[in-house]
Amino acid sequence: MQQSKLNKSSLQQQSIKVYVRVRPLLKKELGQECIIKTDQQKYVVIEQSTHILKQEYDQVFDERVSQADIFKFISPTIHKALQGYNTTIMAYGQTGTGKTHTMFGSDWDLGHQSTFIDDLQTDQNHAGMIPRTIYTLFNNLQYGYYVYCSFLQIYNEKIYDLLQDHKVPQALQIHESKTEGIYVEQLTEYAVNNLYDCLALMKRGEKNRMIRQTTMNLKSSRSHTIFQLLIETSKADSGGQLLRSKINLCDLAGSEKINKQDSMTSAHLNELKSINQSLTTLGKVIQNLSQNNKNINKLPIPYRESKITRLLQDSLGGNTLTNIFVNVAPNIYNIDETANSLKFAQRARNITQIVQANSINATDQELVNKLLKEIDYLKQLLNMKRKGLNSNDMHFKLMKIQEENERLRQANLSVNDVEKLMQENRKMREELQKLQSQSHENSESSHMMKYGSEEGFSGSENDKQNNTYQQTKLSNNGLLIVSNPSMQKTEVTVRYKDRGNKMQTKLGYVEASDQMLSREKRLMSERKRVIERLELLEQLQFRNSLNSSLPIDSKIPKPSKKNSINLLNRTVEEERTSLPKLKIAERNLKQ
Ligand SMILES: Nc1ncnc2c1ncn2[C@@H]1O[C@H](COP(=O)(O)OP(=O)(O)OP(=O)(O)O)[C@@H](O)[C@H]1O
Repeated sequence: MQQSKLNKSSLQQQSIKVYVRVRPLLKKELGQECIIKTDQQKYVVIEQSTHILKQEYDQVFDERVSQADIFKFISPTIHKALQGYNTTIMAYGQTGTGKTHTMFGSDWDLGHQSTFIDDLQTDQNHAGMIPRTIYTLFNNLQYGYYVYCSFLQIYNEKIYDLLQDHKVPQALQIHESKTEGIYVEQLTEYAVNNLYDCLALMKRGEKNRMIRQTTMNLKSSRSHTIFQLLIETSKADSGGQLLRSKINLCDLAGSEKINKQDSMTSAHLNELKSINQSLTTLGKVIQNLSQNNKNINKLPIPYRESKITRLLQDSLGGNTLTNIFVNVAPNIYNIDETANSLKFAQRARNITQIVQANSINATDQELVNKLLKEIDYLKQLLNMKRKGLNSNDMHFKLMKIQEENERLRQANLSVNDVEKLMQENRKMREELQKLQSQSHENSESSHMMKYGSEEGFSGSENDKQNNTYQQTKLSNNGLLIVSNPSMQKTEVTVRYKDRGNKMQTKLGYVEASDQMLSREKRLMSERKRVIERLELLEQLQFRNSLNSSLPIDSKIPKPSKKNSINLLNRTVEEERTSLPKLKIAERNLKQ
């Protein structure tokens, strides 16, 4: 990359490039009439009584054109991205027309990565535009670049991170800043070093995407996705400028008609409604932008009416080299939807954008602040990770930190506000420190088990290897219950002192499930009670046998002989009934 040149890069006018791709008839459609003809790979021709048209596009691909040949039209923009230009490649069309096939590809598997590069070099028709973009990018990347990757989906008008495997997915918010433009807060950006890292992330996100069977498509994508690659130079050039560009690879969900014969579930209907609404907004955005190219009186652009148009704002009406695939089915059955898609394609072709390579001054205060905050965020994240917090705790804490950062970033603060923020900040820090000290205690406790406690108990060889023990001190007489939680079972062991001798009894295993764990808890307290009694019993028996002549632990009051015998009898009687119950409870738990 020639940075000095790029810093002086001039503004260029560039139309959105629109490619129409006609998919082949699917197996279930064989024998149906095909209504789309192509002419010189530039025109789409339909000659039906209801629709007659001949429209020109940047390129028209019929069903015979391979993925590899199609990518040849895209690869120049990927090279431009390496020169600092923002690039977007997106697929639009009715459900089941081949958008996901075009963007991701079908029937290829990342399971055999060693052969994947060969596949990409030789394969003509499986891998789609996204894997080919990744391949081209890393093949042409020189030293001195950082690449970050993120992957999101918009499902029912909510944004989700496809690279996070939260049990309860967290909806994310859109923000805008001078340095980053429009961005999604909390979206994970993975630093990727090679082709494999990047492809693995793509595959991981794809698995998390919402799909459903529809009349048109067995595996219909129910969300819009954006796979984003952020490329930046790691060092500023002689003019102090850093280059930054984004490649947005977007697979839109397909529009779908309500099928009156099919009983659609309410979830399906909701998806359909929000997909169709967001695509209508996209249509309006494209229409107004294309009108504005011709008119002096500019129409407002409703970017904010849907999440997808807001996120693609720069790709549609800003500083981006944009390529749109409009996918259509060839058969007569879909003629109305095909005509609508082609109308969209025509309008998109009318949009011209002003593009320029992106560079940012390395000392820009906003960038510096952003970096400092990110470093702070990452430090916290690292700390939490090191402390072994689970992902939900971490997510919650990080949300709070980021919320505060965002408020700081946006607020015009008074002294009072700043003081309040400082207070809040302090509270958060204390909370974090508390968490840190808790995990510190845990690690100390495991350390104790590993190397023997103050009381002289030393763990077994097995204990030493497995330092996940938790211990509970049950009495002041050195009685400990140690449990070793694993995924399936919890080992419960009692360690106690008997007349100065260290004793240890393994009580068995308890299986871990919520119900089991609460039963285990009850059983533990039952055991605690029984063991305390046994201990007392032993002491009483011991004292009795010695006729109370030996010194007694000062914490236990010296009983009179009569009381002692009564207590002994009562305890023996109680334990006689408690222990079998305990054994039955244990047996039940083991079953
Ligand atoms: N050019 C093509 N060559 C061969 N098969 C294709 C082609 N385009 C699409 N298909 C097949 O058509 C079916 C539907 O394609 P795909 O899932 O990509 O559609 P889509 O537009 O993404 O649908 P949706 O919007 O419902 O997610 C798939 O089985 C896919 O493999």
